[in-house]
Amino acid sequence: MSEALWQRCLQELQEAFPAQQFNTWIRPLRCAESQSDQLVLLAPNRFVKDWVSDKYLQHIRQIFVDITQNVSAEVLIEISQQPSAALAARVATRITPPVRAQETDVEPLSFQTPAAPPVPSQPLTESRVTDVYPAQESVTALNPPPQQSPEDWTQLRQSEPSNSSFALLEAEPQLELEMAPVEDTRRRKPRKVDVEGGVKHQSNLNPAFTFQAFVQGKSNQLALAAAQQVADNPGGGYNPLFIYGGVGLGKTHLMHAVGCEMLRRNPNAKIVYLHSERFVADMVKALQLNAINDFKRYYRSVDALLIDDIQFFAGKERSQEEFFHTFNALLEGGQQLILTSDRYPKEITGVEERLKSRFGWGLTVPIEPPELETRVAILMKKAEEARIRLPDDAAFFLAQKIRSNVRELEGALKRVIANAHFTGNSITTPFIKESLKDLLALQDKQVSIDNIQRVVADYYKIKIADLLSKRRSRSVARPRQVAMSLSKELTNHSLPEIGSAFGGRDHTTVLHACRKIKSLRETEADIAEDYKNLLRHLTA
Ligand SMILES: Nc1ncnc2c1ncn2[C@@H]1O[C@H](COP(=O)(O)OP(=O)(O)OP(=O)(O)O)[C@@H](O)[C@H]1O
Repeated sequence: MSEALWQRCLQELQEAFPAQQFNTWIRPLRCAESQSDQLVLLAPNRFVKDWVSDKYLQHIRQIFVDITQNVSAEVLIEISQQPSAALAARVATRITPPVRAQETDVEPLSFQTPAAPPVPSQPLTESRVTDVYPAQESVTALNPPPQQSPEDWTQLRQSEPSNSSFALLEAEPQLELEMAPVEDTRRRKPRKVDVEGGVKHQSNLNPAFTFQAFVQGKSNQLALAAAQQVADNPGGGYNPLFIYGGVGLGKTHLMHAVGCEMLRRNPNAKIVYLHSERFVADMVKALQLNAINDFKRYYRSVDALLIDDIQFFAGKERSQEEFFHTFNALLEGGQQLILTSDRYPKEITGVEERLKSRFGWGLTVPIEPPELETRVAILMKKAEEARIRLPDDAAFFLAQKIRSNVRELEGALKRVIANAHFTGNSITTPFIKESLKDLLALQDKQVSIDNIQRVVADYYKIKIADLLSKRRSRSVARPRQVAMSLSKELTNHSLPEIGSAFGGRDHTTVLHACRKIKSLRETEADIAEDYKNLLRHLTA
């Protein structure tokens, strides 16, 4: 009975929220108890509990009241498990993945490749945990594959670019490494653990990309909170952590921040950051040199693997295959994965479905373009780091003008700082105007939301006020969605900014509008035609 009531609520909630929100926050909730006057839900951890309590509980309660017809019904949310138990449950889930409506064609998990030795499915006993945290700087060794000549090894070492993570080392049969028990990294009692074979890890982490250097705002608070949780509890509930969003918005910075924080807490942790293209290049090289087993061993031996811009795997089937097995092995071993992409996992084209669905197993969080206040705060922070005095009005001016992304904002500030150095001037608003004349002229040519609203209202013969109103009739709602979608495509405004320009709507409404119009353009010729005409008109 209790489960049935919750299932009914779930159905309604699934319709009420975008899939990403539903999958991230509501689906992980379990029903502990449900009477007609009380529903008790279990969240997998405090982070989910707090987030759901803050953002969704009211809505869940409303649905529960509607279903039970009991206006005094209450909904409570509690934390279900301790982290270790949650992790164990997660490992179990990985072995038998839950069947979801859209995932019924996902093939069963395999943790082995034909060429690789099987990855044992071990419980998290002490010995297993210790090989999750081996000493990083100890000399490590690797057994070369039988067919390889010493020349091949030299060639491979020499051809390895310096920023590569994967580097094959001299052969040494077996080493004894000094290991620190993971339970107490501060008061370490070193002990010896035999480790067969090994590779030297190069983290590639940028020490400047820390949590302290990251400015929090509405646009990134969810991603930041999730990243901090992962740094607190690597390999725990949020595995993989998938951060997605447009260019230059701080995805790489955040993933490095997790790595830096993990290293700060445990200097022996093996953290490897790399761009997905590097993973592909390493794999190709390993294949050429018949060293694919070493490649596999390298990437499966890390404590945390951070792969940037995963969309570059598109169309690279062999790399996807290899990454698929690495992914499974790491997850099974309780090692942390952090991935970034320029779009939501399901929207990445050219990547196999089984990979895409796995990307969503942990936590998927967006980063949006920062709103004005955050842009100002970022400028202030960057100026402080550069030891430059940036007056408030100058920071506001620059932040108002450069809305596209943080990288461009930072680039503009760097130009101003360089100019100030060369000319000996102090930074003021007029000085910025002069220094960035060309860039600002370009920005001014960009389409504004006002302009889009005017053109769309004209095109559909409705009033601008209708676009901003609460009216939901199709004749108004559809043009409004078109205008929102055009605003997202043609301006640099964030979703919250667009939402607020359309009568104070929530950013999720804008996101929904963009997705709706995208799918309608594929299925309805009229909408596709309208959109094309409007685009042409606005960008002429
Ligand atoms: N919230 C923030 N606080 C401070 N700096 C930020 C913030 N967001 C982004 N940055 C800075 O902006 C620059 C670009 O960020 P980053 O490289 O992480 O973007 P990205 O989203 O990974 O972009 P891409 O998709 O192009 O790789 C970096 O210098 C980063 O430090």
